[in-house]
Amino acid sequence: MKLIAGIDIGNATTETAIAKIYNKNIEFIASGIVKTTGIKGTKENIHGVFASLNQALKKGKVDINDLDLVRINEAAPVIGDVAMETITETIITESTMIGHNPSTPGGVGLGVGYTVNIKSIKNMQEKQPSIVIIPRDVDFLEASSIINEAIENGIDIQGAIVQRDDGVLINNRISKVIPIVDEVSLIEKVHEGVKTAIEVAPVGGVVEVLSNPFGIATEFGLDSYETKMIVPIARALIGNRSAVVIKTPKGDVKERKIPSGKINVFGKKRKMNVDVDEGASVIMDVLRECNPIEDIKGEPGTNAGGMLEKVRQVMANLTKNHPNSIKIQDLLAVDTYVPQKVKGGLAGEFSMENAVGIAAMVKSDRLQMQMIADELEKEIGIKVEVGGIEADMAIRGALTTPGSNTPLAILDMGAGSTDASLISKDREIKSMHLAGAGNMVTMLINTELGLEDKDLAEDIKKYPLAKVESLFHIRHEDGSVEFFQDQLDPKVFARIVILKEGNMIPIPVNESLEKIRMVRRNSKKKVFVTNAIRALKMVSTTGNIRDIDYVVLLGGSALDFEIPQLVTDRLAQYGIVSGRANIRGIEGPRNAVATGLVLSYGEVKKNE
Ligand SMILES: Nc1ncnc2c1ncn2[C@@H]1O[C@H](COP(=O)(O)OP(=O)(O)OP(=O)(O)O)[C@@H](O)[C@H]1O
Ligand SMILES: [Mg+2]
Repeated sequence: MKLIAGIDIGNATTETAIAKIYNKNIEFIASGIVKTTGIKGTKENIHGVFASLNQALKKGKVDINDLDLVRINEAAPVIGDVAMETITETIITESTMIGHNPSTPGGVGLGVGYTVNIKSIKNMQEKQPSIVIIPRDVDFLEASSIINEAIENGIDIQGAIVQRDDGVLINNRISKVIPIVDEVSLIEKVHEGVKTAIEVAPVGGVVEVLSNPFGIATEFGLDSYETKMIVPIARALIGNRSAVVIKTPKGDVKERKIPSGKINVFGKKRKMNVDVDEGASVIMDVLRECNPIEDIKGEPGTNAGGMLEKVRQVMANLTKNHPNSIKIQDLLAVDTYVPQKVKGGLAGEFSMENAVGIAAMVKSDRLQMQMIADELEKEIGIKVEVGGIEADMAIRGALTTPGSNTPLAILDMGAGSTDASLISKDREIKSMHLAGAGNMVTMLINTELGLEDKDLAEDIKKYPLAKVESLFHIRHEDGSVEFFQDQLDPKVFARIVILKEGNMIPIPVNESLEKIRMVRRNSKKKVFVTNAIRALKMVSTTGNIRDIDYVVLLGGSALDFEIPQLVTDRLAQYGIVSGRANIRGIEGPRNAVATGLVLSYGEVKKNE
């Protein structure tokens, strides 16, 4: 009899499986799981390995000295701190087109007209549709009486832009319901006589006309070129309750491209360059054309270059290797948005600038893993060896899922990488290891919502949302309502909250539930659906993923409440049946690699 431990050092977690192997039987005794210490593939991992192993030993009531062998995975780290590269910048010069989202706008509806200062309304010559500008020195009482008088005199008042926070107060005192946007701090920059549209959605709603470039185009009679120019504005208004768009003389709002440099992809057969500001899909096309990839470099002296070379440098320092010997094997580029303050804005507006997020993966280095194995062996006094690569191990583990059989494909959706592997009927295995997984989703949520709080972003990723509508009831994101016997904490009242393990965690940003949910789901799609398709194509014997029948989903991200659904829906379009694994009938989608590390040892022995 032999006692074997398989240990999978992941970017996020270190998992252990311990089994007894006797005759031809493999009997699993216990598992362990702890957070990975240090960057995957470096000596810092040893503490985590030790803790994970100890946890399993304790659970299985096994003494460490009874172990015959420890097998660890051949790990390829994905630098977790994925870089962002902003590639556009919106600049507003002089008078403006603005998007603005005060917390308490007044009135409701869409109004379109020409701006007029409230002080000059009486002297207006033409009776054209008007948007009233109300500066700070006109208080709400005076403002509402002037507006009422103007309405009586037959002036078509379409809306108001207010400098103070008086939107609701004015709305309550005027005879006609118009949209009112307040808290426009730099109101003096709004010129008179310019065409302006204001939209205020009903409570709980979001603007619909001004968040749509064609909606703006309709109101202002824009041509197709002008419509293209206002796309960043429309996008910045998505999910807002209110908005103002002011027509400006041509060229006032600019979207400037920031040159961010080139990425050089060195394939085994081809070498290609791509500009980062061409966006994610072009970058990914180039990557695919260069497959198999030997190394990826960034243009020196540019942002893109710095981003990739930093990854190389970090890995070189940690492994005490020369940077030239560190090869970047894959990257996932994703189009994303970053909220950035608009230069020259009127009310501190933010615009969502285009950006590209990149996760880069370093080639696994058997020598490096051997060093970790040796070190561990010294520390615990048990033989430690490097087992196979993760995806190969994972598929062996996946086959312990009740009801599974060969041929089979897996997708291991971890923190740093998405791995795929395909095992044929005669048990031939083909595997693929790709950059980008759970960590990248968290990063996208963090930046797109401007949270600057990774833990909060991680919670937004993992748990559903709700809106606290009263002190006794909440509305879940699917629209259902839940009532409570006891009063809720007033701190969460009227807030968007994360429902985490029985607690309500308020999200401290001024975004609608719809927007947060959209960012969350899109981030998951951009990473996992993209990578699922990419990885399965690569392992499919024909290069066509339709030839795969079954896919089993593994890894921590397969525990997510919607990622498996998003991936499954997409794979169904290719006629693939997929579902979550249940390793050894008890572990769910976890522990596949650790289990496979034990099984692959068993395999060799059985064949001997
Ligand atoms: N309940 C959950 N819901 C959603 N995501 C989850 C859940 N639990 C863990 N995750 C995510 O799963 C990921 C970790 O998965 P896993 O432990 O399989 O990765 P890993 O093996 O350490 O990483 P890799 O395989 O990339 O080296 C993290 O991104 C984490 O946010
Ligand atoms: Mg893993």
